[in-house]
Amino acid sequence: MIQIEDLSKTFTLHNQGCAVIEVMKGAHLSVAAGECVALTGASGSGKSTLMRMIYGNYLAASGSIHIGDVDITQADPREILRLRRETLGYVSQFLRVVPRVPTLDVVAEPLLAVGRDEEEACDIARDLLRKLNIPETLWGLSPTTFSGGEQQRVNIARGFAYSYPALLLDEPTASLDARNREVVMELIEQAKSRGAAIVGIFHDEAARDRVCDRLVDVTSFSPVS
Ligand SMILES: Nc1ncnc2c1ncn2[C@@H]1O[C@H](COP(=O)(O)OP(=O)(O)OP(=O)(O)O)[C@@H](O)[C@H]1O
Repeated sequence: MIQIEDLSKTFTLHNQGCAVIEVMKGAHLSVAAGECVALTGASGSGKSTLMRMIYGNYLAASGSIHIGDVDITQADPREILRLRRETLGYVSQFLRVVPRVPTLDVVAEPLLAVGRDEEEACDIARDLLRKLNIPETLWGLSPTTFSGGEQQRVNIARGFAYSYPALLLDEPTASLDARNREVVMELIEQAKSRGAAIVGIFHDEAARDRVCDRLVDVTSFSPVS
């Protein structure tokens, strides 16, 4: 489902004399449907950079990243938006809140975007918010004023509402309490069993050991290794 071949990345620092730094060379990774792969490696080794390249936020210097049959390194912006809507989800620990949109709509939105009817989308959203212990009294409010942990859980609910065939998880259990961490573990396990291909960064080692089938050390993709 996710196939990365001979991927390289450089950053050009335009405000520092256009210095060019090479951060990744010859990276490769293959993630099958139903598999969860953890990116590991020391701080600064390139885990976030690789995730951002898979999501199409960073351009590649060379190589390819296929998500299904779309090579995101070559895709135009419209194709990238379609891929993010229909195929590739991204769950980070931070919610990008649009002011004044109620929590229930924030969570239901990815389902509406792929054409699911409103009642069904709201039922799925309610079920996830309940599971993630967001009090019902908050569902009609914008999450702008929610606590950090509540915003994180709203973001997780939104990320798991639609059954993306491929998922990127950036520290999905960071700073959650044990009860909510368990819910997230179960959501990841369910996503795997329905066939999602998952790539994640997990600093929580127990979570990583439980849900990941393989670890890939991105240090091995460093240009100097
Ligand atoms: N936008 C950017 N511009 C310039 N250099 C960058 C940029 N983003 C990342 N880098 C560099 O790329 C390298 C990899 O950084 P990255 O954030 O991917 O590492 P990481 O493994 O995710 O680290 P951490 O575990 O600390 O989050 C670092 O040397 C970093 O300085």
